[in-house]
Amino acid sequence: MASAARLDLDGYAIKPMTICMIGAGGFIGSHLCEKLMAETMHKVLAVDVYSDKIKHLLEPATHPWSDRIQFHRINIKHDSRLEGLIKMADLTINLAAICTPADYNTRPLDTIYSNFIDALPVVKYCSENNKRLIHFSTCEVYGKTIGSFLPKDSPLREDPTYYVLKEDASPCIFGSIEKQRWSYACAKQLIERLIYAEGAENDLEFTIVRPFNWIGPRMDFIPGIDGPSEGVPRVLACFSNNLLRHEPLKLVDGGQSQRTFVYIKDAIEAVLLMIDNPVRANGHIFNVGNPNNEVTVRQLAEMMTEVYAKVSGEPSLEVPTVDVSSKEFYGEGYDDSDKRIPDMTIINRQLGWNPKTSLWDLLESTLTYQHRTYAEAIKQAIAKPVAS
Ligand SMILES: NC(=O)c1ccc[n+]([C@@H]2O[C@H](COP(=O)([O-])OP(=O)(O)OC[C@H]3O[C@@H](n4cnc5c(N)ncnc54)[C@H](O)[C@@H]3O)[C@@H](O)[C@H]2O)c1
Ligand SMILES: O=c1ccn([C@@H]2O[C@H](COP(=O)(O)OP(=O)(O)O[C@H]3OC[C@](O)(CO)[C@H]3O)[C@@H](O)[C@H]2O)c(=O)[nH]1
Repeated sequence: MASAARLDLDGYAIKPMTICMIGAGGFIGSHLCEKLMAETMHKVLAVDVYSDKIKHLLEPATHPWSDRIQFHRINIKHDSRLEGLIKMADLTINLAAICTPADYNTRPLDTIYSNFIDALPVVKYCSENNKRLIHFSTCEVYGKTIGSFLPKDSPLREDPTYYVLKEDASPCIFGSIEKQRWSYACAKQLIERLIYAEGAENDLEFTIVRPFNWIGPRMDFIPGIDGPSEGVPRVLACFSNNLLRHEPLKLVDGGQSQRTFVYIKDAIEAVLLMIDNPVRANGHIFNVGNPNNEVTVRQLAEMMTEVYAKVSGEPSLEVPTVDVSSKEFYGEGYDDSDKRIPDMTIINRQLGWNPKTSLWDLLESTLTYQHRTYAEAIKQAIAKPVAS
């Protein structure tokens, strides 16, 4: 149970606050709500169009935190109640977005509207009502690394200056306009610039979070089970789906891109530090990732195959992966970030945060969850005769 006498990083008692959390029903939102209910006395006005991932927190009404979380089924695109909720809160956290790469090149208009236009009123209401804002951006605002443009045999490719991503120094490098993959990153970049400008010109108190591939339980959906059969979620759910169905994992363009993965529970610790330490967090952009967990997507597939065999007790496929072109998998206009290593200087200095969980350990707990949650449902779906 939460204690009322939690202290911030400077030793002051943290006063309970009301948080308007937009996108609270998603992957990150559900973990953040859980943390806030279990470990703090803060109150959450949870805004989303879906509530499945936080149902366990909302029901039954006998939870010790029941009077501290309220769900508001609101589409922020068109709902006049939003401003009232922001006014009632001390802090707004905006997580709402279309953020699955399969949408960026196939639904670029929805992607741009969701990540820029729909976020505008949130920024405006916070600025006009002098309310603090924590806005979720993305590591994708960095785009490609400088190193990726160097000749393949250049020794400079090994120099961190050309690939480590720094909030206050790295440029944002996107592909051409016809590479619609970058619609998301570009929309996120512009809303970051707008928030930064509101801070500079109108004293908006803001924090911008750039997550670097946070993964864990409840991420996205398993196609045909709790999401559309033809849907393409992010890589963790794609590979989980393949493993659950005993299919080879699909490696886009050979699985050569590199990512750093951080465990959702480590990352949520960072967000709680931002919430509880406004003086240290306001006015900053924070990379939140785990530079020690870097792999190629091929290595991720291999490790997930090994971990899944361990947690499920099922043997691995003889041929565990298959190559697929990005055009076939994502369609026209796809492009990719080559490498994403977060620089941790700013978050270390301001909040003293460091990620703890290794890739193996986070995959072990996540795939245990995936197997427990979905294996039986998949078995039944596969056994069901197809209607003629
Ligand atoms: N998970 C990651 O690793 C990651 C990485 C980079 C950036 N981000 C950013 O973090 C945020 C949250 O990501 P997530 O992984 O939890 O995604 P998610 O899709 O699980 O959550 C987003 C939530 O926002 C809600 N939402 C979207 N549009 C809405 C609208 N118009 N009205 C009300 N609710 C709406 C969705 O229903 C969903 O529940 C996003 O802004 C995303 O761009 C996440
Ligand atoms: O079946 C698959 C699915 C994907 N890939 C490749 O894996 C890489 C990572 O893909 P994914 O996790 O789906 O997304 P990205 O890392 O590219 O982008 C996300 O980063 C942060 C965020 O902003 C929000 O989560 C989002 O944009 C990639 O190289 C895919 O091609 C695969 O090989 N097989």
